[in-house]
Amino acid sequence: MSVTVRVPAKVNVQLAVGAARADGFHDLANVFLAVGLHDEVTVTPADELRVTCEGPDADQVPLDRTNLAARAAGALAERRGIEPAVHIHIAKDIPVAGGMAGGSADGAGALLACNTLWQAGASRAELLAICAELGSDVPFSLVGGAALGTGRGERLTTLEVGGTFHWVFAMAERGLSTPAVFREFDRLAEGLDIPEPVASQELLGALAKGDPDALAAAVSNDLQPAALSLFPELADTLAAGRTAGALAALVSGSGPTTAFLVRDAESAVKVAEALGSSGTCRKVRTASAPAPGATVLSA
Ligand SMILES: C[C@](O)(CO)[C@H](O)COP(=O)(O)OP(=O)(O)OC[C@H]1O[C@@H](n2ccc(N)nc2=O)[C@H](O)[C@@H]1O
Ligand SMILES: Nc1ncnc2c1ncn2[C@@H]1O[C@H](COP(=O)(O)OP(=O)(O)OP(=O)(O)O)[C@@H](O)[C@H]1O
Repeated sequence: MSVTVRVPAKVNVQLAVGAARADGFHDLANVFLAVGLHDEVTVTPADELRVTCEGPDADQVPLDRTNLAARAAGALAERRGIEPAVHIHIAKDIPVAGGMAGGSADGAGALLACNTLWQAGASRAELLAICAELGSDVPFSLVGGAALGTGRGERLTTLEVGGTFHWVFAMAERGLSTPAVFREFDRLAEGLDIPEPVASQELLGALAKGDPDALAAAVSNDLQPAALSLFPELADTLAAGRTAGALAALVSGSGPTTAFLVRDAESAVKVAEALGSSGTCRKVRTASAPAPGATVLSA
């Protein structure tokens, strides 16, 4: 018997970052939107914990115990006092180290899949608590849709979304390390007064209305200057998308994937074609949002 879970990528439509905390993390006002790019995580009983991965970026995914999917299975098994004797297979379509929470998606997916396979009976609240232990982005991968993340991003409030938003994503030639981008944020912030992060009411209103023009006017990412400082060529990708008619262009989370909000599916194709031939990125994808959170496909 196997269980397969489908789990979405995210884009941060607002990422307000506060000053570094004593524990090294940063308080956030993090408005997550799940987008229709997915990984699929399949778990099958095995003699011992094993991870395999397929997909174009599979060679960049660690297959040892550091894989977030393996850590998720281990965390649930430990709570139940059982061995995590499972083969985890990841069909990966979310870019690796791209700022789209690909590893987090696999963590949430493996957790839900193992809870189903082992009939472990963890409640939604227990699953969310395990997700928060695994990483700041992992709870949102479980929940999907749209949500405001506070604290280090793990404390979620579900948000209303009044329509479908169309996006184009440009994958970069190399990845960016999330801790390195936060470190660069701290370096750039040195000597500045960093305000408490708060969610933008204009942005929440735009999401609720499903209004792409209002959302485009309100999107923001406090990590973008840090990502551009570490990866200056991303400015060319952002400019190419804007020239091609995107309503808004921003770095997705810690980057280096760049995200382009467009008016409709037709415009998405046009902007994707222009970005694809611009020579400023490795690969281009279109996706709509919001997408559901981790979902059991077959058990
Ligand atoms: C940039 C975002 O993707 C936006 O959604 C997230 O904030 C990052 O979430 P994540 O990849 O799940 O990050 P974690 O695994 O929790 O933390 C990795 C590292 O990122 C930094 N980090 C992360 C979240 C946060 N609120 N403050 C931080 O400073 C810390 O250096 C931490 O050691
Ligand atoms: N299942 C996984 N898939 C991809 N990377 C993983 C996984 N588990 C652990 N990693 C490690 O995590 C690093 C970050 O990968 P990931 O794809 O999650 O980045 P990201 O999308 O930028 O994350 P985020 O948006 O949450 O900050 C990788 O370089 C890899 O070493």
